[in-house]
Order: sequence, then structure tokens, then C-alpha cells
Amino acid sequence: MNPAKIVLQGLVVGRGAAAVAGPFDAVIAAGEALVVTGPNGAGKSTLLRTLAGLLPPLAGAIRLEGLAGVDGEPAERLADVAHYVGHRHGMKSQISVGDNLSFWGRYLGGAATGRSERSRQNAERDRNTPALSGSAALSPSEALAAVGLPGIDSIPFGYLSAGQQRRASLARLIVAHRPVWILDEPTSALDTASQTRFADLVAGHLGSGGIAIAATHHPLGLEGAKTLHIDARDPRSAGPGTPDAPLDEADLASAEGWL
Ligand SMILES: Nc1ncnc2c1ncn2[C@@H]1O[C@H](COP(=O)(O)OP(=O)(O)OP(=O)(O)O)[C@@H](O)[C@H]1O
Repeated sequence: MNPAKIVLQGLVVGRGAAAVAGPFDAVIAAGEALVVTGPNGAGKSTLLRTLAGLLPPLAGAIRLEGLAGVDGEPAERLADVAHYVGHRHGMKSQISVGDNLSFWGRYLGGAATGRSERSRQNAERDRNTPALSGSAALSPSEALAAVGLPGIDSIPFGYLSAGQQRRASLARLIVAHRPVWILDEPTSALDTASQTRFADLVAGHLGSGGIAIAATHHPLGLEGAKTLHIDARDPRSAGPGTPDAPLDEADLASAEGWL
């Protein structure tokens, strides 16, 4: 059987009607990572937000093969089978870290409550193995322990340091199982030990047949990852779309959401 895969075909991404980057052609199969690099403003975040379904593609297609949603049916949209962790944490400052993660677990179809026996067994194993497999949905407490933040469930998210906030937001990846992780600068603000722990987490996800797509300015420690480099674009160059057209701020705001 062919492995599950994501196929980008002539994908052009942009903001409003203005093309920012592309066309991109790539195949990312189960167990593979794609690391997206490029200078500031090249379009890395725009590409990732498009893959996450937060911005519409300007041209081309994102095709899925063999990826199933939580209902077991073949997925048609990448957003339905993907975690997206962007520059913003997607966590409410005023409520506790545990409640934030419980929300994400429920919203993304995880097992924050009522875990399966398999999940419980995996969690038991992972207590002794910080490099988690990404395949099990963990409780918020277990996910926090896995990112090196044990026992902080009841603390408001806003009380955490910058690096702790990043780690807590990355814990979202393991309170619900999704086969594709889309990560924008995931290791920003992380200390060296946390970067290593995160690399182990992603390696576990890939090892269990997951896919990771990450934009970064720093090495992620992912051996054998595919790379996609986006060159700086001459702002005067004309691409697909209408670069000089004014952005529709209302459309943009609704597409941007809060992530
Ligand atoms: N909300 C927005 N509205 C209009 N243009 C935007 C918006 N966000 C980004 N852009 C423009 O899109 C282009 C690509 O930005 P993007 O954030 O994708 O770059 P990046 O490669 O992720 O950069 P960085 O390394 O700084 O994070 C830039 O020219 C930027 O000015």
C-alpha cells in the first residue's frame, strides 16, 4: 500500500489578492518532515497558514492521499487532519494552562477526558520516556509533563515565561492526535534542553507515521528532513494575483482568526 502523503501542486500563496510566494511543488509522505526556510518576509508563515486552511491558496492545489480524519473517512482538507501552531500561542492568558489544553483536546477531537486503554498504556510508558510517540492523545497533565512542565496545570497561562508559554502551547500537539503537524517557528524562545526535547517529540511523531511541516530560522535537529527554501521576493515583481491591489481588511481579519 502506498504511504499517506500530502502533495503540493503549483501552490501559490498570498495575502488578500497579492501573491507572496510559490508556485510550490512538493510531496511529503508519512514519516517525513518538510522544513521551510527563507529570509524574513519571504512567505514562510503565509505558506503554513495556507496549508492550515487559514488563508485561501491563490493558485494550485493541496492534495491529500491516504490521510483519514477522526471519523476514519478519507480527509479532503489538510486543516481537518492537522495541528497548527503559529506565532501566536492560541492560549487564553486568564485561564489555567490545564483548562486551555482541555479545550484544545476537546476541540481537536483528542482524549483529554475518557482516555482509551491504549492511550493510558502509552502515557504509562511515556512517563519513563520523555521522547514521546506523537500517536497517543494525552491528558493535559501528561502533555505538560512531556514538554517539561509538570504540575503547572492550575497556573494561568499568562503567568508563564515566554519559553514556558511556547512549551505549553506545543503541548497542544499531544492532547489530540492529528497526523500532520504544521509548525511556525516552534522553537522560538526555547532553551537548548527544550529544543532537544521538542526535536525528540517531533521525531516520535514521524516515527509513528506522522508528517511535520515546520518553518524555522533555527536548525530543528530533524535528521533527513526535506527542505523548502523560499527566496526573498522582489516586492516590485509581478506574480500570480494582483500584487498592487489593496487588501480587503475585512476578509483578511476573518481569515487571520486568532491563531
Ligand atoms: N496580515 C498581512 N497583511 C498583508 N500582508 C502581510 C500580512 N502578513 C504578512 N504579510 C506580508 O506577506 C509577506 C510574507 O510574510 P510572512 O509572514 O509569510 O513571511 P515569513 O517568511 O514568515 O517571515 P518571518 O521570517 O519574518 O516570520 C511579507 O511581505 C509581509 O509583509
